[in-house]
Amino acid sequence: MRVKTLTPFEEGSFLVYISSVFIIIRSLIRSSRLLTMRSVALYLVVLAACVGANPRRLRREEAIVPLEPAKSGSSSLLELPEPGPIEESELVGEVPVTSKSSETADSLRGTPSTKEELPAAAASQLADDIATDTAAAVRLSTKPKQESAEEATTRTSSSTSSIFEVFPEQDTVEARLHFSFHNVCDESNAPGRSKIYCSGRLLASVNLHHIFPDSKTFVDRPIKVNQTEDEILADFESRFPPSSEIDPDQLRAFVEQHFEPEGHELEKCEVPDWQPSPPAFDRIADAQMREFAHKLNDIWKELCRKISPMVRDEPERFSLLHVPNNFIAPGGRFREFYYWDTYWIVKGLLASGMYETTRGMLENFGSIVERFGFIPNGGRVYYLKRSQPPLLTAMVYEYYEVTRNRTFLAEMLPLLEKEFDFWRENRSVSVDIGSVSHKMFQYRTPANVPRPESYREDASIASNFPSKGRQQQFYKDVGSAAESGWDFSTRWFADHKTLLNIRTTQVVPVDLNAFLCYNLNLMSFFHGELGNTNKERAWLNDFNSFKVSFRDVFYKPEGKGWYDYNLQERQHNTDFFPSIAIPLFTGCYDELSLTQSGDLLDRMAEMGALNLTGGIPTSLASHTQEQWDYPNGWSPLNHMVIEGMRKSGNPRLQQEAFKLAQRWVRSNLHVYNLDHAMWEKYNVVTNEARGGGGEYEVQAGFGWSNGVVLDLMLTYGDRLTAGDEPAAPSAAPSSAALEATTPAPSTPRSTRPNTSSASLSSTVSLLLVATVVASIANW
Ligand SMILES: OC[C@H]1O[C@H](O[C@H]2O[C@H](CO)[C@@H](O)[C@H](O)[C@H]2O)[C@H](O)[C@@H](O)[C@@H]1O
Repeated sequence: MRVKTLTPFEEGSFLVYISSVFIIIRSLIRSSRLLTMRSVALYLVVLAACVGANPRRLRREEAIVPLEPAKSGSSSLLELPEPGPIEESELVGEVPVTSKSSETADSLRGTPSTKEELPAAAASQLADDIATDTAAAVRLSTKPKQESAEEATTRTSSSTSSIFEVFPEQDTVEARLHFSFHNVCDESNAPGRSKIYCSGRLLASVNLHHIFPDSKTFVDRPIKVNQTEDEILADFESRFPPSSEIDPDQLRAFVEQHFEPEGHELEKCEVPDWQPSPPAFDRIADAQMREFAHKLNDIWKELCRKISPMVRDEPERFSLLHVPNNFIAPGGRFREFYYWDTYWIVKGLLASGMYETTRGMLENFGSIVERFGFIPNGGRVYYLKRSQPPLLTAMVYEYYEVTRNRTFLAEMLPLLEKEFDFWRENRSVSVDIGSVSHKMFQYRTPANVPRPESYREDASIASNFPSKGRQQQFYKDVGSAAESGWDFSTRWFADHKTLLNIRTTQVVPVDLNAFLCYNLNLMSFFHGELGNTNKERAWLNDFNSFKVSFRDVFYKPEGKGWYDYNLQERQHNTDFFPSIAIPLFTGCYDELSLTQSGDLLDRMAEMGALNLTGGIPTSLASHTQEQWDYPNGWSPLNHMVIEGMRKSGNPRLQQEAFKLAQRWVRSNLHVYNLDHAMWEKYNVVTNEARGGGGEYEVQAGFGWSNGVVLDLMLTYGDRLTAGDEPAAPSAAPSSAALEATTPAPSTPRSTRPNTSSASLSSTVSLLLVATVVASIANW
């Protein structure tokens, strides 16, 4: 980062202003001399010179060079950590928020400023570094097991034993001291393409040289027919040897030569069970709302995806994972399935009466669990080392509730158990509260390299860290946050401030444990439905004992709710997040008294979470520009809070649930009328805007947003009204509730225009200087 220096104009501005006032007055007295042709010409020359040295222009140039070129021996932009021990101090220390680090992080949030990257020579050097490290990574990742218990999850569950019979090796600091490279995919789970889509110098160089504005584009592009990974990499090595500088135009041409455009592997999709007017919509009393429901119903056809048979027959050419049935994708850049999104998509499809499509999607997940032992974040090879919130069991429950299809349930149940085993064997952790040790769950990917779909963003931020060990830890925490579905949020930041201090693996999250608690209960229910009495009892026992642990670890009576627990700090994070109410949604509590549930409602109101026009915000942290923070509201979170309150049995919460549903649906409708689109997230403060922030542009479509609105419309069909937009006046939370004073803009920071007042004062300064010089010349 270049240091900002004051220009001579700024240094001398005080003197210039004083003397200019004096000289102007004097010149006016002798005005005839000031207006001679000679002085006018001189005036213009000086003005032109001043404009050429405009201090504002200099500052803007500085701002678009986000990183220092690599110095020899220093930690570099895209350098991958070498395998080796990590100092404990590297793991626990926080990065102070210096101007350098925060500016760098800001400029790397995927905003246009990142287009101006490193000079070519430095870039080439960095790519060389990566090549060396990546080669080591590939060698290491093909070594026998050790750190990849996930790949061994083919065992089926013996459901009569306790869920915690098998304890995995704990993820302690000591264990982490010895972890080595763990790639996001390798030859074991993505043979013939992992060195293109998950690691390697080609992947690094394409990102480093900013060949595509969105890092995800390259890793989604299929390899052209009759070409292999080895051939492409050999060609790359010969045309772009490590010792030479890479010309971005030539690299772009190389990519075009070897890769098809993104989306090439998808075909036109038919949705046979789609109906223009689903019967359930008759329950929606309000005509405007009913019309909105029909518009959303139409969108299912656009979001339908069918995978070409090529992907099944020649998987080495694709990053996409093959699944047998058509599915509904989120939309936009998200062309593949996404795990937790699918729960709300399923809710919407069931509302639209699309049972066949729903069953096909659940069967897809079944086939994925069979192949990989778990459900990855999304349907691409680069998602194969992390999952997302475990909601498959809940999806099967929703489908079963509507269809009562026991045959299907019997087919799916072993796979649901197998998925549960994945979490038990790979994501559990001991939490000691008082003298009792509880086995709980964490989001915790083993991968510790940049996410390929956000390679540039991750590697750039990691360059702030002094050691490779610290970089590895950063990648692991970033990947673990993506596993949570909340990528990214102050919820995972040790200092509650910046991504630089992300420590997801220190957090034991309320929602993940609430979801798995729900799974235990549902598993018992399913066995009961199928007449497996012993297993029904065994899962129920586990559910009951887990509920006790859940309460002991997360419930804070003085905080009137459930809060994430931080292993390092040994305390709860009492900031507001909608996760505070997710246990109500999953039923992971023993009857709350009316007072207790009322207290939770009051607490949420006190925090300032219930009075925003558009719905519930994701947090009250307004300083981050992360997409899972204020002022964004997300459909899944709003839905879970509403449903949790509705199911609570407390009339006060039930009334609030309806109010929140009304606000959420109205604000989605309002934005739909403005944009003719549904968005992945919304700004809940202005009520007129799609959401923003994060590392990619807000996406339209959008699977879970459509699903949530349709589900709420059926739940409250008799009462919901479109009303007069906007639904309610905006009432922002108190300034004490908000952590920072500046609201996050919905557009990325660097695209915001310069303020006109700054530009005006600068112009006035230039005119003054020119006047002074010209006057002196005429004195
Ligand atoms: O490419 C960046 C990240 O994008 C995804 O995350 C977001 O979209 C998903 C699909 O709607 C959603 O499930 C997730 O909650 C969003 O934050 C992806 O899931 C991430 O893994 C990825 O790094």
